[in-house]
Amino acid sequence: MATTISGIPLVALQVKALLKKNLLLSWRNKRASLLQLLSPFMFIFLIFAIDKAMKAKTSTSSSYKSVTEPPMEPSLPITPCEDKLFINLPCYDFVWSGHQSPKFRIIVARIMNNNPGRPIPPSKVKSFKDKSEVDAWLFSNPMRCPAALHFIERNDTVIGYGLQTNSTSLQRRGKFENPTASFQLAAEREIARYLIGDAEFSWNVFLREFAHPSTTPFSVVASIGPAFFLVIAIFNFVLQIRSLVTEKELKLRQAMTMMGLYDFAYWFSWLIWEAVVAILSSLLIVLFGMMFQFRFFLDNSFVVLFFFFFLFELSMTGLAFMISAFIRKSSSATTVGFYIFIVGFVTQLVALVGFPYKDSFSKTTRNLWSLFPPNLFSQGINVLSDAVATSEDKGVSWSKRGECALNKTDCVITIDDIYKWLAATFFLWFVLAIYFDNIIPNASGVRKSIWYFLNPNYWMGKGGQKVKEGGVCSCIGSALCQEQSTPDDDVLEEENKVKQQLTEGLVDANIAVQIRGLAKTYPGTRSIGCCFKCKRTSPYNAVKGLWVNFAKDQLFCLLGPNGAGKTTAINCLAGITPVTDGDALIYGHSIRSSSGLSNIQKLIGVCPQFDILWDALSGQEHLQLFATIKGLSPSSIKSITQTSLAEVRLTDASKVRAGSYSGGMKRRLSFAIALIGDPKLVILDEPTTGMDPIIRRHVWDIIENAKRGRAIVLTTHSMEEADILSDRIGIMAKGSLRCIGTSIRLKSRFGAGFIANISFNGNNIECSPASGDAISTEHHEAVKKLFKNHLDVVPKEENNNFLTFVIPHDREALLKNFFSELQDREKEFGISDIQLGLTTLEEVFLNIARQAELESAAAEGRLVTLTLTSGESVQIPIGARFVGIPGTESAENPTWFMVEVYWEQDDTGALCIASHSQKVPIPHGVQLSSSPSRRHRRYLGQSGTVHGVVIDPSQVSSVDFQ
Ligand SMILES: Nc1ncnc2c1ncn2[C@@H]1O[C@H](COP(=O)(O)OP(=O)(O)OP(=O)(O)O)[C@@H](O)[C@H]1O
Repeated sequence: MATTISGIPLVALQVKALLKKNLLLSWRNKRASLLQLLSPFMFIFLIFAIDKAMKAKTSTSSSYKSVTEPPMEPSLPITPCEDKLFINLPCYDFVWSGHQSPKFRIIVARIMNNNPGRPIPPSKVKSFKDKSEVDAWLFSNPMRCPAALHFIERNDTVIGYGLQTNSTSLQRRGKFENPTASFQLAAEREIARYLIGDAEFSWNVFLREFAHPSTTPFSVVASIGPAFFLVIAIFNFVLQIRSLVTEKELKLRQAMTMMGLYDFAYWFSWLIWEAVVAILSSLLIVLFGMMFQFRFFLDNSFVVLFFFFFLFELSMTGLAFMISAFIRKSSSATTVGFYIFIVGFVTQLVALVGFPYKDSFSKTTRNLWSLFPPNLFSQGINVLSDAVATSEDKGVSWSKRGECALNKTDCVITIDDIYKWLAATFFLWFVLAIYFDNIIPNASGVRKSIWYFLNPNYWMGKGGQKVKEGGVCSCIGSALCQEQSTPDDDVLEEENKVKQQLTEGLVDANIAVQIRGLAKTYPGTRSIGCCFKCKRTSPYNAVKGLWVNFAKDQLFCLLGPNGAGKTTAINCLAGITPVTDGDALIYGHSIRSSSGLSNIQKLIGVCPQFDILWDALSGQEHLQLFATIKGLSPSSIKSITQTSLAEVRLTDASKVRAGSYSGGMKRRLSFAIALIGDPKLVILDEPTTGMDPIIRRHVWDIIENAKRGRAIVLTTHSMEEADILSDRIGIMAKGSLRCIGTSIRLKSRFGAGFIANISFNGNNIECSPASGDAISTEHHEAVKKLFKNHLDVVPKEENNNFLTFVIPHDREALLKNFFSELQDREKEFGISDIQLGLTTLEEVFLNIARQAELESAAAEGRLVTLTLTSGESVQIPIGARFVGIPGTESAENPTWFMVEVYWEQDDTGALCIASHSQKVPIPHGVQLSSSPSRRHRRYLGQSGTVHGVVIDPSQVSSVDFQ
């Protein structure tokens, strides 16, 4: 056996192997990984594009520039009305009133001709008589001109004017236009020139803005950055949840735990992995931000920014771990991510207006608000944006991370506080993730008590911490009373042997597994379904007290129909499912204690019923991972995996991903995983399902060889497999062991008897086909007659070449003489071969399953209608063999008639009536529960149906029917 490693070195190796697995899975899933890595670039580029668009829009504005010597703006012209966005076409540059006055017409003509840069054509100006006419026109022609001028002559030297404009300041091609100034300047200029009588009089008015420092530009990073950075974090968040839940959903984590994976190694490996992803992502965000020349990224310290983004992503990782404990399906990860984004986005909008990081809000509100990482993140972005708001602000440096910005008098949280909060929330969510992971039922419905962490043994890694089943809030009902089955003598003997060893404290060195009254009841659950209806399921006794020993160097085969409880029993042994009652010792370790279980995990190898594999990992990588988890020394792993792969004939496909393996190849890989690390107990749950006959025989050889030095427990539905491989067989049905023993013993005890196959050499007869047929029919009849006369049996199967007879055990004494006589007369009957053997294991299986079904039906009292060949219908309990028919008494037969009912199982295993015997009078002496004549009416059902009376089989014999 290869040397094994344990303790802290094993934990370290397990962490390393799991990290390698994560790396391989990410590498194989390149598209998602690349998208994850490039998401910072994509979103920062988007922010950059939005920033550029915003800047282009405001590029002509001097607001965002420092203006020390403001230039003089020349007189403003009257602009074409079409340029104004609000104007409806056709439009006028202006309208005016007072057109009866020649003076005013001259002034208006000059306004039009002297308009700086553009004389205004007459078609773009409309004149009216007076103000009220203009108002009437404006009213009926809305938005057709930007201004109206009204001239009044006070006296010869005074001309007044009135101006109507839309006073809204409107943006036009990036410039802000004062709608009043251009008309005011034009009117005053031309009135003045007219009054002084000099049409060329110089009239220059210049406008200058105030000298001012640049105002805070619209910060794209501060306004839309939080939402975009949240999207990057949500990207990672969804992938994290998906990876964790996939391993849970596909039972991969359970498989690793069964192989001895430490919980600590599992969580620690994921934590390291996600921390590395967060480091990369944060670095890329800051670097891309700097690359796109955002002041937010250039002026704030690189280290400050990196830690800020890193701690935020780490905190989101903690939240993702916590949420994954509640999710069962990996497909839900995207939906959850979407909801978290929506919530985060809305709370960020709220945070933009300052909530709740102001003195006016209570500290409790702030603390509660800060538990959700996007809220803290959004506030952090605000603080860092404020630190670069004006050109004078120099950003946050590492040494000043604990200080508020100078101009921020209402600052209640610094970047340093945000770091502390993000780190604290990460720990909080991570601890809660581990806690919920323990108390929420796993893929097998197993969970720990909600107070498990109060148990000192949990922290010391000792036994004693019991696991529970069912949902945390579900009510666990009491188990149903166990239905009684008639135990077989061999089963009883095995049970007594185990009980005796238990009471006497005997330790048999040859026993690998001792099962002591193992029982498993799946708890009934109560849950709220659609329309608040309470849905209940009853508790189910899947295994009802097994007492059995599995010897070393032997293979014990557990057979049984679907739902018999085989998988449940072996899951209990493997520690996947907790037992309800009883116990089992595996090489002396109890499956009921956690320290026992952790020892057992080192001793067993399990090939589960369904393949538990990563699609993206190859066969070789699977074996290497599980070998490391098992604690094999790294130096031996390579050779061990190669030998294992060669053993299951997967060497050629060792580097191919398991996702592209055929069903049979996956089974072989699962089988190889079960045998890795030389386990002392190998549990194989239907290991050869889906394998072709050649490979199956090869795997049988491996199993046969693997028996040496270990015990093997096998469940299978292949009787041939069980027959060939088993040293002992136990057949389970309805949760109980119905029979136990070697294949031969089971066949002789539970089979129908012996099978005789008689082959004829009819084809060798040298005569015409017609006469050959006649002779062979003659021989067949003669042989059939001989069997009937001597053994009282008729053929079960027959054709031209052979006859098959089933001979009951009670005729065993007659066999020797009969077959020697048959052999002597071989030539006479044209017999070419005589074969005599025990009935098949399949027949034993079917008998046991039928018997179990009968007992169960009888216990449940289910009824079925028996339609007699004479036409009468009687209701009889399912499984009843002898049935008396009420109402059939007569003068000659004062008792009733009775029939023997023959039962068979349909395709689903349910019992149905095959046929029934002829009607015979109930023999004298058979006790019926009531007198037929007097109580006949009792057996009539409400609808007139007759209920048959079951007769105790011990009072009747088949002779009564002859
Ligand atoms: N988690 C569970 N909760 C409730 N009932 C369960 C659970 N798992 C199994 N059962 C029930 O327990 C019974 C035994 O199931 P089990 O899987 O052990 O049967 P099996 O003999 O292995 O069948 P198969 O041959 O089909 O694999 C079945 O009736 C099954 O429905």
